[in-house]
Amino acid sequence: FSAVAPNAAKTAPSVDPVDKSMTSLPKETNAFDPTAGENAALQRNNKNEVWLPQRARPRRNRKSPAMRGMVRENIVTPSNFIYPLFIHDEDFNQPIPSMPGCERHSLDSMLREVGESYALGVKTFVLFPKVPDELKTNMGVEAYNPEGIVPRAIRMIKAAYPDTIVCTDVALDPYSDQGHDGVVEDGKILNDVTIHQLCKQAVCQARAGADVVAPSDMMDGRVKAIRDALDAEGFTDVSILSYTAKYASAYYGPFRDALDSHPGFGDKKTYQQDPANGREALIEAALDAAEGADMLMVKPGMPYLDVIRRLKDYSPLPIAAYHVSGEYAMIKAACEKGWLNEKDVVLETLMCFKRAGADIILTYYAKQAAQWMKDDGLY
Ligand SMILES: NCC(=O)CCC(=O)O
Ligand SMILES: [Mg+2]
Repeated sequence: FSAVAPNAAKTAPSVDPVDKSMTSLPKETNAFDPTAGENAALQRNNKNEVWLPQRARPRRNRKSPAMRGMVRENIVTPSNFIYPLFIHDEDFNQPIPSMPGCERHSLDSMLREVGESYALGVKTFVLFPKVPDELKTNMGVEAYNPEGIVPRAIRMIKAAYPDTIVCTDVALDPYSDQGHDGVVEDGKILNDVTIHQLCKQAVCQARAGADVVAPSDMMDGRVKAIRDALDAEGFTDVSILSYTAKYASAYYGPFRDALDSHPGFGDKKTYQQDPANGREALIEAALDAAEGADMLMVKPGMPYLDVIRRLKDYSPLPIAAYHVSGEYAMIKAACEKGWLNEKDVVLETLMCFKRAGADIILTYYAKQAAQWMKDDGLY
C-alpha cells in the first residue's frame, strides 16, 4: 500500500477549523488527551470529531451488509457441496454415535435424503457402504458385485433423480476383512494387485450409473489404470475425482465407526501421506493430473488448508476439500456443550475452504448448510 503515508500526521492535508485543544470533545473521547505524547497525531476535523489523519481506511469496505456483499471475494453455494451418505443393507437407520445427526441409511431413507437435499440445491452425493463382516475378504471381491449395495443404491438414485451427480468411493476398505484399502500379503498392502481390484470396482460402479468415481486408496498409479479400464468399457464420460493428497490422519476415526472399518492391524502410513509433508502433495497432484484425474482432492480439510492452497496454485484442475468425520464430530461436540454456535461456525468453516482454494467441498453438513443458506435467503 504505497498510498499509505507512514506518518500520516505530517503529510495529511490541513483541515480547518482544527481545534488542537480538543476542549469540546464528546465525553467518551475524553480519554484521548491530545496533549499526551502517544496521541500527538490525533486532531479534530471540521465536524469536531477526533481524527487521526489517514487516507486508507479498509473499514470503509466493511461499512454495511451491501458493501461487504459487493466486495466479497468468495461465495459458497449448495452446488459446491458433495454430500457423503452412509448406507447399509437393512430396513432401518442406524445412528452413528460419534457423528451426531448422521446415520447409516437404509436405501429407502437414502433416497429420501437425496430428494430433500436435491430440493435444497445439493445435487452431488458420495456413497459409503457399511458391509456386513461375512461379505468381507482380503481381495474385497464384494466391491465389484453388481448386486452389491453400492450398485443398487446408484441405480435407485439415478432412476429417481437423473440430474444428480452420484460419486462412488473406489477403495477396498469397506470390503476388506483386514480393514485396509488394499489387498494384504505378509502384513503389506500390495499396490499393483490392489489396483487390479480397484479397476473392477470402478467399472462395476460405472455400469450401475456412477457419474464420478473417487479413488480414495492412495495406491500409486491407480488413476491411470482406472481411466484405462473405464475407457476400455466405453465409460469415457465417467469422471475421476482423485483423493490426491489423502493424509494418514487421526481425524477419520468417526468415519471408521460409521463403516465399522478400523484397520485390522497397523495403520495406513505406508500408503496415505505423512501429515508432516506439504510439498509432497505436489508429486501426487502432478501424477494424478498426468494420469487423467478430472478433479483433485485434499483430505482432511481444516488442518490442511495450506495443502488446498498449494494444489490450487499448482493445478488448474478443480480442487475438492473433504471436511472429514473428525472435524464434523469436533464441531458437533463443542456445539452440544454450547461452546460454539453451530450455524455460524459451520458456514464460516465452509467459506474458509473456498477461500483456501477449494472449488468443491465434501461435508456431512451439506444438507444442513444448504437449509441454513435457504433460511437466510441466500440461495
Ligand atoms: N474415504 C473416506 C474416508 O476415508 C474418511 C472420511 C471421513 O473421515 O469423513
Ligand atoms: Mg497417488
